[in-house]
Amino acid sequence: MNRFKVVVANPSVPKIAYDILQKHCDIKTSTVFSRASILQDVVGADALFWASKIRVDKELLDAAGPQLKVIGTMSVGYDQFDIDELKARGIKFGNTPAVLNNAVANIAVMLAIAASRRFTEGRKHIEEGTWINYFNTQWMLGQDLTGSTIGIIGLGQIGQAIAKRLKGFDVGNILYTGHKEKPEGIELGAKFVNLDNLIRESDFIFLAAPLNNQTYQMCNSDFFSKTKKTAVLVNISRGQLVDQEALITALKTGRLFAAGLDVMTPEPLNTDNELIKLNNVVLTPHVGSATNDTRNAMAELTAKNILRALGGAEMFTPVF
Ligand SMILES: O=C(O)C(=O)CO
Repeated sequence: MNRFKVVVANPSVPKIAYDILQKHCDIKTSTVFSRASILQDVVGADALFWASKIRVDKELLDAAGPQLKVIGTMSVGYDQFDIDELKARGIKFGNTPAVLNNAVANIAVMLAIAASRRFTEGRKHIEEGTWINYFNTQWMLGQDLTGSTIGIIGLGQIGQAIAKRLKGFDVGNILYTGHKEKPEGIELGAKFVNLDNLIRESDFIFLAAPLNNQTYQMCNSDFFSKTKKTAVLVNISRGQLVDQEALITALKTGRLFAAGLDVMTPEPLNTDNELIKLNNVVLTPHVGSATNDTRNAMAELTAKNILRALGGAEMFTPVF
């Protein structure tokens, strides 16, 4: 196999990726997270190892040059790529599904419980000395996961992993919506419903669909006008699935009980953002897949995908 030039567009990529790639590739690592700098780094690359929110579009692909034929993204989501441009140039493209299902599903369940049991508010009571010193049976009451109706928007691998976990909490019904009814839904005992029914009937709504033209800002004021007032929204997908102003209004006006968000807009969130001030919001800084094992597995899979494609074979997890 010839030696190839691979650009790793992030200096924090786990070592395992280098161990795999360097047998066959010369690696250039981008050390500056700016578009201007990455536009220079990619020049002449045969493959890109992407672990970045920087958009891969016509400008960046032109900067790389026509020899660029392989891109592996160390993520399951790939909304930062201009897919039509990649396809038009015959670039082989792969992502990292499956290996992050457990980590992301675990954080989804954590957010559901934390938001429904008023984690942020409780923590503030402790910090601010407002933890009342008598037994008020009505203080800090939350929503039960057990017996609740779960609505999963997007029953892909992560949505399924969430459903599996929730069954362990003895939830009531599991509803899901998406393009079509799925055999996996039947195996999970989940019911395929339309979006409207899911919104109206769910006690917990999990956003596990990818960001695309159909899902962009799907949770808007119309959406929140139909949710149960006791409902909890969990988002582990992308912040742009939610019209954040509409969400904030729903949370402030009691149209929604609480939200647990691993993703938001923008990322990083500005420190004066209203979401941070709300007691009924639990936030994590987009760390769904951030465990040692998961990030190593994502790095390994991305490196192997790239090598396979450079060698003319199909990637292990191709998008196309
Ligand atoms: O891999 C991704 O796309 C993620 O956002 C992981 O949380």
